[in-house]
Amino acid sequence: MARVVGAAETAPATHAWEIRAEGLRVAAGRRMAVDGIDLAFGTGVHGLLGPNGAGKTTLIRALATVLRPSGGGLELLGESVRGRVDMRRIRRQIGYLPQDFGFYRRFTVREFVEYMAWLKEVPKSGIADAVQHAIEKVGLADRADDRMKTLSGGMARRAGIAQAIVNGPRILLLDEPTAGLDPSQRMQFRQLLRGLSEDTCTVVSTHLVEDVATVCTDVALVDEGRLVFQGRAADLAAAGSGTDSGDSPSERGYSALLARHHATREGAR
Ligand SMILES: Nc1ncnc2c1ncn2[C@@H]1O[C@H](COP(=O)(O)OP(=O)(O)OP(=O)(O)O)[C@@H](O)[C@H]1O
Repeated sequence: MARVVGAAETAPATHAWEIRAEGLRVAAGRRMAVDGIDLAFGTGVHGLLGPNGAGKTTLIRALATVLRPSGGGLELLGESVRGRVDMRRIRRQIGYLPQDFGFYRRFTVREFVEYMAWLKEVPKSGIADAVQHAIEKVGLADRADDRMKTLSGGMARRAGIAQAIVNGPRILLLDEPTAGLDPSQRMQFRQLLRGLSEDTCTVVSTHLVEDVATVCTDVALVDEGRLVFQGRAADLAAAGSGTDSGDSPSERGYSALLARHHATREGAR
């Protein structure tokens, strides 16, 4: 992915992890939807798995600096997001595709991505190239000058990914990017993920186990606001057996880990 590099970024990175959380707690309404999570993500593609209501969106919103942590520690690109930190500098290096992302329906794809580049403070002289590159990357070059309202759901989501990568982010957060995509679109999306540059820390939340098992270098499984498992996709698959529910080794591993977590929680109550 072509990156838009500012002077502050050319200094050598001193952090080991792009994202590091320690005992992270994040409230959603009155609920502690993320309730003491420790995790570390470096460069690569990380799948964030968990059932409905597990806390994935809340965690991603905290990583995107949309929600402030209620407790614990969160470091992004080596900087703690608590205290007097320059959020704008961190945000310029983050790309975020929310679960339900909004756009002006009358904008063309190019206008939408340009507008987002401008909001992310991409230097003016680099906007046109960055937009073109992002649109090509998601395979929408032939629709660049069509209005957003004329796109299919899958294409609109690809435009959403284009806006997320237009600033050449070091951290890319994709919340349920495959929701509503048909099987062939999901395969195209996996191709797209594989093509993202290796120097980006990409976090993809989904409850579709197969989406992450095939592409991700690493999988984090959350449930009830807690981290249940973090490891390689192969380790997720190895956690299951023939008696666990699921249609594939990864799904059976997912079911086994969740069942064990529930049993432990029940035992503790
Ligand atoms: N604004 C809110 N007010 C109150 N409760 C909320 C709010 N947002 C989320 N929650 C609750 O927090 C918990 C975690 O929600 P979250 O959306 O983070 O889960 P999720 O893993 O992304 O779920 P899904 O897979 O269904 O999108 C859920 O119990 C949810 O009902």
